[in-house]
Amino acid sequence: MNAMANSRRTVAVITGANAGIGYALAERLLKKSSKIHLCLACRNKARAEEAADKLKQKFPDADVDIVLLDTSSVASVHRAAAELRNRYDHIDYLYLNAGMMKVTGVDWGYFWRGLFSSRVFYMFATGEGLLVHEDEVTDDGLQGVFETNLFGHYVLVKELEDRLGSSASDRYNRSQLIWTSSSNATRKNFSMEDLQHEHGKDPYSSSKFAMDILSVGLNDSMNKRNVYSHVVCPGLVMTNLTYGILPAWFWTLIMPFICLLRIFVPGMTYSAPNGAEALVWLSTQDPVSLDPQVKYQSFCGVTGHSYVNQEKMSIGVDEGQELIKKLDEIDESLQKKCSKN
Ligand SMILES: NC(=O)C1=CN([C@@H]2O[C@H](COP(=O)(O)OP(=O)(O)OC[C@H]3O[C@@H](n4cnc5c(N)ncnc54)[C@H](OP(=O)(O)O)[C@@H]3O)[C@@H](O)[C@H]2O)C=CC1
Ligand SMILES: CC(C)=CCC[C@@H](C)[C@H]1CC[C@H]2C3=C(CC[C@]12C)[C@@]1(C)CCC(=O)C[C@@H]1CC3
Repeated sequence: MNAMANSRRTVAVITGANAGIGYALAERLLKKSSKIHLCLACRNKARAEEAADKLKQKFPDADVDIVLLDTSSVASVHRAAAELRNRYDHIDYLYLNAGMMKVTGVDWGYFWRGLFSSRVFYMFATGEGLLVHEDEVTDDGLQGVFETNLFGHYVLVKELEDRLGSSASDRYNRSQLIWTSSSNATRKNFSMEDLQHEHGKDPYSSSKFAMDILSVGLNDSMNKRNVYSHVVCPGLVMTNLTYGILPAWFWTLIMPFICLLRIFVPGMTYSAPNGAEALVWLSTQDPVSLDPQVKYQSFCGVTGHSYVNQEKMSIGVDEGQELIKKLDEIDESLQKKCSKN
């Protein structure tokens, strides 16, 4: 039995919920159950309020509130977690969805070569090697993509630990951590020795692969407390993130091509509600029955219907444990730095 079927109110917190996949997820969860309480965890107050108002207009009975959270700042994550702990004694679904990618261009030479090679469908499915990335350093002194996509979320999970899951005796008090990962996550772009990807060329892919490893590690350490973690891949979705790569008019122009491409590359979900398919589906599943080594992918048929595909990952539990240890070390060193200042 999952939390939806429980009589106490079901609480779902979604990071990066004011736009794109996060907002579409919020809409779809409310459509499915008006009883769910949603908390939109966003970095910008005006954008968060606008999203909450829009949801309340569409679903007048909906219970929606906001909390300010910037995952690129540990201080902000601590403030948000304190606020969430104050408001809720239990969180059923924690969607770790906020994310960013800084792209300066597309490697069109690589694209054209890929188009006439055997890796063509893999290229469209993953985008591997096609984008030229840049990164920044945050006020915490960490790499921006790493902190925003992964580390800030990890600290949030840690800070909310006593609001997640339960003692093993109360089997209904389960919580699900649902991470928005990516098909772009690849092992070859990740190194335990360069966790923040200071020296590499694809910080986005690195952060998403680290997310896949982290989820496996969290299951190992948190399943006994009834906390279950899963990663999702929404496919290629038209959002502010993709409009940061190429302009909206370009994506509109090639939409028919993308729809046809679905015959071979079903991850071309295109719309945000389609992209949210696997995120919604996970909320309906008994997390105990799910495989922690599977990535849940939103797929789409040529006719536009979305469905969920399962892809086995190959990640060792020991890798998950090692990553958690390293993230804890970074967290401790930041806390020491804070207490000195
Ligand atoms: N679009 C795609 O094709 C794919 C997207 N994804 C992943 O999906 C997730 C959602 O992205 P998507 O909806 O596409 O993109 P959007 O840019 O539309 O949404 C990203 C959301 O994350 C928020 N966000 C960004 N940085 C921070 C931060 N530092 N603190 C808090 N919130 C932040 C944004 O807030 P704000 O509006 O204030 O900028 C926004 O709400 C990301 O993790 C992305 O990596 C994965 C695979 C494919
Ligand atoms: C004709 C055509 C479709 C041109 C676009 C080429 C590329 C810009 C895209 C092809 C595959 C895309 C892709 C992404 C970005 C844009 C592409 C590289 C992502 C990396 C976006 C973020 C993700 O998390 C995964 C996406 C995989 C596919």
